[in-house]
Amino acid sequence: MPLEIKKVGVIGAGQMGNGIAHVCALAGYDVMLNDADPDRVRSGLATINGNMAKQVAKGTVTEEDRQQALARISGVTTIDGLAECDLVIESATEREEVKRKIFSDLCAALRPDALLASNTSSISITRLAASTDRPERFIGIHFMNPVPLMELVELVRGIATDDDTFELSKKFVTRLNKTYAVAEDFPAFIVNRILLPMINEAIYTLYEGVGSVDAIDRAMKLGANHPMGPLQLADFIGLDTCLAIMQVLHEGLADSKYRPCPLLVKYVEAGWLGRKTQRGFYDYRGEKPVPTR
Ligand SMILES: CC(=O)CC(=O)SCCNC(=O)CCNC(=O)[C@H](O)C(C)(C)COP(=O)(O)OP(=O)(O)OC[C@H]1O[C@@H](n2cnc3c(N)ncnc32)[C@H](O)[C@@H]1OP(=O)(O)O
Ligand SMILES: NC(=O)C1=CN([C@@H]2O[C@H](COP(=O)(O)OP(=O)(O)OC[C@H]3O[C@@H](n4cnc5c(N)ncnc54)[C@H](OP(=O)(O)O)[C@@H]3O)[C@@H](O)[C@H]2O)C=CC1
Repeated sequence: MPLEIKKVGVIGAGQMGNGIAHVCALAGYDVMLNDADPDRVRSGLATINGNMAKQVAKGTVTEEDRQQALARISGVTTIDGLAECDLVIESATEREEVKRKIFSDLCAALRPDALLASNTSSISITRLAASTDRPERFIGIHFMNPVPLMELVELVRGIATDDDTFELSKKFVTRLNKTYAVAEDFPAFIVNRILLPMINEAIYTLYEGVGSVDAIDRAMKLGANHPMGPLQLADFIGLDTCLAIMQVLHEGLADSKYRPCPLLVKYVEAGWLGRKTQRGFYDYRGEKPVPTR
């Protein structure tokens, strides 16, 4: 029987994982949200609740839809808890060895016909797929942050991804009310191949003293009509994720133009990862974000 996606598993209950679970539940899928840390599952579910409440307040979601969607989401703390899923989307930390280990544990628990997807920002889909028992049923489904508000999803086929998986993924993304762009499987795909070097350049601009945090963000918001300044956006994405993407670009394309800015490395080494740790290019611990340089 052809596969019909009804139950979706999401691994990693961080900012992207909770957003993916959020939009899947609103679209009528049953959702199992997993994280290695039970506290993360709890805080992921609380974030979804709060974000759906914002949508109700704005009138984009009804209170009834919110209640029904929340009832469709369960938190699970073991990979075995995802055994019944038809599609599992991995959205854990942007580190290849972390993702490989997850897929290896997951394949042992899942039905052979279930689909696997990664929300990776940059890592080779072909390489991740090759580490599983089903490279033909593996695809990149790359959501944008914040997931409930952003329209685009990149679909990335690995070399072995079959047509059935691609077609099912297109239908899935369309049912989420998202628009997809198909990207070839090269480092960081389309959006991040273009966006992250711009962010990295903004950090070099700060590092070389061309402008302050405030001046750089103001310049790009008011001078190029970007909704967020590049340093604000870097904090929003997470500086660890930004650095991981630049490293994949630098290693994968072997071009010095992708060299991560040493200041980005320093912030990550300090554990200043942006909004998620309350400090990055801005300090978020007070009432208003304050530039840290
Ligand atoms: C790294 C990767 O791999 C790929 C990536 O994702 S790269 C990052 C891509 N994303 C971007 O570039 C985002 C750039 N920023 C933006 O587009 C905008 O700033 C934004 C859409 C995030 C917010 O837009 P804004 O006009 O400032 O709106 P803002 O007032 O903050 O929020 C709009 C509404 O959505 C709500 N909202 C914000 N986040 C939300 C969420 N996660 N879920 C639900 N609602 C949310 C807000 O509460 C707000 O509601 P009200 O209007 O009732 O206050
Ligand atoms: N941030 C962004 O703007 C975007 C990110 N992405 C991609 O999405 C993925 C997740 O990013 P994001 O949500 O921002 O990151 P976060 O740091 O917010 O969340 C990652 C989550 O994964 C958890 N995790 C780590 N290891 C495991 C594991 N073995 N099993 C289950 N969960 C695990 C982490 O737990 P703990 O903290 O306890 O380790 C954390 O809760 C990355 O691949 C990233 O590149 C894609 C699009 C946009």
